[in-house]
Amino acid sequence: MGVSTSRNEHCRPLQSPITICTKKVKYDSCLKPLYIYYDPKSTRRLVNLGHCFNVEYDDTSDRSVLGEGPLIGYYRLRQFHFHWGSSDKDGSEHVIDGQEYPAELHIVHWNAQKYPSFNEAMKHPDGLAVIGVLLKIGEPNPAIQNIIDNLDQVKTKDKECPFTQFNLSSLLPNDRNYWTYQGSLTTSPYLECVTWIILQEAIPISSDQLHHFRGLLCSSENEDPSFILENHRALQPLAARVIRSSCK
Ligand SMILES: NS(=O)(=O)c1ccc(C(=O)O)c(S(=O)(=O)NCCc2ccccc2)c1
Ligand SMILES: [Zn+2]
Repeated sequence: MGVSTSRNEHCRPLQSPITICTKKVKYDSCLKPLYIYYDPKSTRRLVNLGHCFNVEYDDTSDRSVLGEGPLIGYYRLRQFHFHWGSSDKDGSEHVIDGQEYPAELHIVHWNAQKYPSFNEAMKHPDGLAVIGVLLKIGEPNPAIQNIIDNLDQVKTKDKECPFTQFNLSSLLPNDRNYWTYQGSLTTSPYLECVTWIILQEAIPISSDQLHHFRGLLCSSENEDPSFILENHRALQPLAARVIRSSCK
């Protein structure tokens, strides 16, 4: 066994997603309320990555930021995307007291105050901050309908289209209480660079709207069509991590 050159080689993995057992979370009175400012004018494009679709932002300056909460400094908004399942029974990545939700929104931010680029930030434990919002079946969500109305333009892998003036704040629940823990990207390359901030209140999406997500193709234009029926990662071990809560 070679000499360990980095702390992580001897520590347990800090992978995501995990299940949140609300009876075991630890209230931390030092946790501040989240500061969230999203400028609709910084919305740029919609792109089909093959495993999900991203709504991407202009992250060349601090136009849309996330700060306070468990974070040191401000993190720049880069993109948001969703995870979903092949039916309404599952699809979220984080699970709350054993309950899977039908989908989950991830809003990805990076520490531009400390690191020169997103790719550099991904190499550090304090590089990224991702807000996770659980989705529950309910009334059609007008903000999500605005995205769905444009999905036909990015039906196949690697397609992109301009997408501007999106009011991302309208996708956030009124209650901004959260759970937070140190984890990883839930897609390749699974880097352990994410401060996860999971909001405790779910937002609604209709079953029909969710059905539209499953109509996206992971195949490219000239391949046999294959749908993105589900794109949520399996639960990972919590190990010795403690999940903190912003409220009792
Ligand atoms: N579920 S999650 O929040 O962990 C997540 C999912 C997808 C992506 C993605 O853009 O592929 C991302 S990302 O925006 O962080 N990009 C990571 C993939 C990537 C690797 C190497 C260079 C650029 C991007 C995050
Ligand atoms: Zn994600």
